[in-house]
Order: sequence, then structure tokens, then C-alpha cells
Amino acid sequence: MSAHKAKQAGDQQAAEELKTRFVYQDDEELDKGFDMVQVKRLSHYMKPYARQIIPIILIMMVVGAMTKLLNPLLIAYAIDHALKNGDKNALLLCVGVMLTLYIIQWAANTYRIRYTNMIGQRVIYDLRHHLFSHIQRLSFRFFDKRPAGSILVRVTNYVNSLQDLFTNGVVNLMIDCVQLAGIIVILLLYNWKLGLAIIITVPIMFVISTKLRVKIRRAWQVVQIRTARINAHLNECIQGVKVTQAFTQEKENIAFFDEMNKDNHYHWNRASTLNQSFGPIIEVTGAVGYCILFWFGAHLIQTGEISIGLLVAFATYIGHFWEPINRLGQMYSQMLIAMASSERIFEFIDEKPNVGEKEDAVDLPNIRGDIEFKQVEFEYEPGRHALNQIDLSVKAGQSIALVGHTGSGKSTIINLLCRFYDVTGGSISIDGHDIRDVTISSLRSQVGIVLQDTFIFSGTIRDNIRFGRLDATDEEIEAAAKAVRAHDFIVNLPQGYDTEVQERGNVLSMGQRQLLSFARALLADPRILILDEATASIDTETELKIQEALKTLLAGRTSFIIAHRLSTIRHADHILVLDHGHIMEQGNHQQLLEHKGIYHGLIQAQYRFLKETG
Ligand SMILES: Nc1ncnc2c1ncn2[C@@H]1O[C@H](COP(=O)(O)OP(=O)(O)OP(=O)(O)O)[C@@H](O)[C@H]1O
Repeated sequence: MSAHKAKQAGDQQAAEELKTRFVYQDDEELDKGFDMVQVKRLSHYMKPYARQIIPIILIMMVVGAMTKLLNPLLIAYAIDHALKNGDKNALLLCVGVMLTLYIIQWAANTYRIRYTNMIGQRVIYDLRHHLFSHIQRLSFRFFDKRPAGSILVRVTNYVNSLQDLFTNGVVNLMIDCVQLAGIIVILLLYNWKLGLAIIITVPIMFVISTKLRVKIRRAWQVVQIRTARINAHLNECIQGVKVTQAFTQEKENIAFFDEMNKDNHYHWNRASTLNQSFGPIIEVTGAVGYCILFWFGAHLIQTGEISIGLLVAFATYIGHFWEPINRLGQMYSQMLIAMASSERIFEFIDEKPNVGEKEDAVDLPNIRGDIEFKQVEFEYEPGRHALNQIDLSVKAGQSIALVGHTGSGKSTIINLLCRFYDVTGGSISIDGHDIRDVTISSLRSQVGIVLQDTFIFSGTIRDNIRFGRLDATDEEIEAAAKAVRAHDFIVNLPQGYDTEVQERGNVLSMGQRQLLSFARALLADPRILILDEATASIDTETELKIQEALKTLLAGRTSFIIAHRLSTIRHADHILVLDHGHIMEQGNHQQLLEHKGIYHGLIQAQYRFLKETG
């Protein structure tokens, strides 16, 4: 095999492998058929404004359409009477009336557009607010099933795609129907033969407009999807640039990006070519209409059936045909997209939180922190047990360490205690209250959680600590930071507590982020504290700091710690050893060591590791 062929085969294989590596799922369905249920649900959002704004819009709409329809008749009158008889006053009067009609039309359109935009923006605001607040309350199960990108797209792009429909679409549809019907009636009234001859072009224009518009719109949507894929890939490559460079995968990433870029370029060209074909096709159809008018119109003038003024008026009406037909086509394709978008939006809005609140749920009173797990069972997916028959009784103020191999069910216990998921069997109670009988907010406000992957929001350090309790004063924030030994590193930052950190806190070290999250939890002052210890090795000094901070944080609280550090495990009041969702062993450090079971093995392994790594 030649070197060139070998290279080609290699490239091909690499491309095949990449196909499975970068997979970005998009909503490929671009539009949907007309669906009355969706229309009803969408129009529900217009209801609050229907009484105040819609009547104004309707009046403006009728005034605008009427004035537009009258102008060609005035032109006909001016030509056939004022001009023919040399009546300067009548001509002046015609021009004056025409000018007045234009001014009225301009004012009516300006106000109509202003009000339709207002209503459209409000509806979009309400819809986006509704969707976002609903998503915020959805359970973990919902987020488990969906990539963040697909959720983002619904709140941004899909809601945006309804914007046109609400701002101009519905009103324009009515205006266009009124205008088109008005023109057809006038044409038939003034001369039905000539009227009919010209109206033949309407269906032709309409078919071209709707069919071609839908095609063009689809082509642009494909471009949008391709661009979204490029964005997703870019995002992944930027987030993972360190790993990419460490594994020297730059070439592969570039190759994949080039493929996407080429694809995007091809679809852009296609959409652009289709777009350009639209104008000429419509112009030719319009020209056919004019040809019919002048040929047949000239004949009718010769036979004395119509005047020259009427021919000019008809020619003006043909000019007015195009605008509504064009917009109806636009509206039709907008409607199809809106159907698909609204279906996806309502699919989320209809999603019920899996963890619901009972109708008669009561607020959990201030708790001491006694916790009881009775025969708790849990499955993330039907048939796959994540926890089996967990029985556990914790006294207020005790610290419980959860240990076990990866996937043994430690996080699941915590997820259930916070009611991020509901048990599928058995029950969990706090101070004797079944957690399914109390309101979720009253439960979670008394349970603090410090996750291993500490989330830092964009804002200042102070804002991030205040997240624990929004009404905390600056003094309370500093006191919390001091208590968990975070104060020293914070004051050494360029702007101290006012230092801006970005999302995920990239400027902070792992240990610093943990201390910040301790301060946040301390400020919230929950009776029950859950802590997922960071596994990353940190230097001894920080480790000591964290241990001291932990002592402050845990004092007097019931705590559950997913423990990785030996120091934490050893000091816990009670240790649960989990395996495949079962409690295999439990007791304190000494008891479990003497038992010489799984725990003993884990501790031995950790000692060996610490010894080997120095
Ligand atoms: N969101 C989820 N959907 C489906 N299955 C899940 C989900 N989260 C966890 N699991 C499964 O449930 C089991 C227990 O997982 P869990 O996260 O509780 O383990 P863990 O002991 O906390 O592990 P680790 O120490 O690695 O964090 C595992 O088999 C895991 O694959």
C-alpha cells in the first residue's frame, strides 16, 4: 500500500472513530402541522392583555387597511374626472385627501406596530418566566435525562421563535386577510371580468410563496442547527482544552471541527441560493399579472367598458396584492415552526416534578436532627436497585460517615434525605416526621449540603458566601469565613471579599473552594449537614485547615459525610460501610477495625496508599 493510501485509510479510520466521540444531539424536527391545542395554549398567554391592548390594535388595523384600499379609487377619480375635465380644484382636493389618508395610515400603522410589539414582548417575557421558574422546580430525575444544551435551547431559541408570531404574526395575518378580501371585492365590484382575470395570479403567487418560503425557512434552520453543533463542539473543546493538549488530540479535534465547518458552509450556500431564487420567481409571476391586466384592460377600454383611471387603479391594486400574499406565506412557515417550538416548550411545562408535595403537606417545625431510615429501597431506573433495605437510626448531633466503593450508594442516601428523589420503598423521617409529608422548602432549608464539586457562581466572594443566607450581614459573612479558616486567604485576594470570581470559581484552588462552601453552609446554619468530601489530594496544611473548619462546621449538628479522608472517618460517631446498595457493616472506627471485614480492608488499602505516596 502506498504511503498516500495508508494515510488516507488512517484518516478515514480516525474520522470513523470521531463519529462516535463527538455526538451532539439536536432536535432535528424542524416544523409541525397545525395543531389547535397548541394554538389554544399559546393564545392563553395573550389573555391578560386581550382587553386592554387588542381592541386598540384591531381599530388601528381596520383604519390602516381601509385607508390603503381607498387610495387607488381616488387615483381613478382624479384621472377620470379632475384630470379629464381640467378641474384644478378637484385635483387639489384629491391630492389633499390622498395625503390625509396617507397620514392616517401612517399613524394607524405606527401605533399598531407599537402595541403589537408591546403585547408580543410581554407574552414572550411571561412564557420565558413560566418556563424558567418551572424548570427550576423540576426534580433531579428530569435533569438526569437531558443534556443541559437541550434545556438551554428551549428557554432561548424556541421561545424566540415564537416571538415573531406574537409580535406581528397574528395581527398581520388578520390585516392581510382583510386587505386581500377588500381588494378582491373592489376589483369584482368595479369590473368583474378584469377582476377575475387578474385574480388568477393570486393562487399562483400564494402557492409559490408558501412552498418556497417553507423550503427557504427549513434551509436556514438546518444552518442554525449546524451552527449550534459548532457551538457545542467549541464549548466542549474549550472546556476540555487541557485534556486535549495533555493527550495531544489537537489534530483530531481540528479535523472534526473542519468537517463541521464544511458542512455548515455547504448548508449556508444552499439556503442562500434558495433565498436568491425567491425574488425573481415572484417578480415573473407579478409581471404575468400586469401583462394580463394591460392586454385585457386595453381591450376593455377600447370597448368602453372601463376608463383609463380604473385601469391605473387596478394596476395599483395588483401592486398591493403582493404584500399580503408574501406575508401570508411568511406567516404560514412561521406558524409551522411555532407549532414545533411550542410543542417542545409545553413538553417541559407539562413535566411534573417527580418529587411532589402533598396537598396537605405541612412545614417541618424547627428540628433537633434525629433521623430514621426504615427499610429504605431506591431505584433510579426500574429494576436496578441502588439501595436495598436500608435501616438506620441517627441521634441528633451525631456524625455519620458513609464509606464504600464507587457506585455503592453513598450519594444516593444523601439524595434521598434531601428529597432530590423519593424513596421507592420504606420511609425516611426526621424528628418523627416522614419527609414526604412536609413541604420541600421547609425540609431543605434545615438541611445544608456541601458538595464535592463546589459550585461557585459568578459574582464576588461575598456573594458566594451569602448564597447560604441571603439576608446575612457583611459582619456575619466575615464571621462565618473566619470560623471555617477561610478569612485569611480571602483577605489576601486582590479585592478581598469583593474579588470577582467566575462561574465554577476557576481562580480558586480546590481547598479554597471547599472552605468557601463551608462558610456558605455555616452561614445557613442548618441542623442537618451533608458533606461530600473532596477526594483530590490537598497539601497537609490545607488538610489541617479543612479539618479544623470541619470541627467548627459540624459542632452540634447531625451530619452525614461521604468520607474519603482517614481523619474524618476515624472521628465519625458512626460509620456505614455500603456495597451494591446494602449496608454491609456499621459501627465506630474501632469496632469496625476489630471486625476485620470490608472496612478493615479499605483502611489498610488507604494506609498502604498513603505510605507509598509519602
Ligand atoms: N442519576 C442516576 N441515574 C441512574 N443511575 C444512577 C444515577 N446516579 C447513580 N446511579 C447508579 O446508582 C448506583 C449508586 O450510585 P451512587 O452515586 O449513590 O454511588 P456512590 O457510592 O456515591 O459512588 P461515588 O463514590 O463514585 O460517588 C450506581 O450504580 C450508579 O450507577
